[in-house]
Amino acid sequence: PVFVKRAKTARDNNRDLGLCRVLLAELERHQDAWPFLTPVSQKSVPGYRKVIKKPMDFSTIREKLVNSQYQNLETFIIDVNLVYDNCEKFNEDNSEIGRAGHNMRKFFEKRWTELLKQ
Ligand SMILES: Cc1ncccc1N[C@@H](C)c1ccc2c(c1)OCCCO2
Repeated sequence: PVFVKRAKTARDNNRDLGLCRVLLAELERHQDAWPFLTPVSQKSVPGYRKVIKKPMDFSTIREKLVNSQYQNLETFIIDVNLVYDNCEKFNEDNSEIGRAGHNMRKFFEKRWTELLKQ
């Protein structure tokens, strides 16, 4: 039978937040995470802020998670994907940071689909 959409419960949101914590911890300790651990500083990368309108990095995502700024898994995934989209915009695919971005995106896609299938 077609499953009637049920209202999202607080339990659903708590489950989502647990998934965000697990996923972010795995991203932070991935060996290719190094370009994404802290905000890109204008000093170390001149022109970055001119090109990238919505900077995002794993420490900022951590901060938002700790301050309950993610209502659900979706808003969390949007920020994680922003890290990778910014990376693709600014870096050549065939560069250290560009490759790290592609590797991290692939890893993230794999992990959250595995965790959601459970
Ligand atoms: C994600 C990203 N995209 C574009 C540029 C940089 C970054 N990441 C920052 C953290 C970074 C990574 C490597 C760096 C760097 C800064 O300092 C300048 C000297 C070379 O080493």
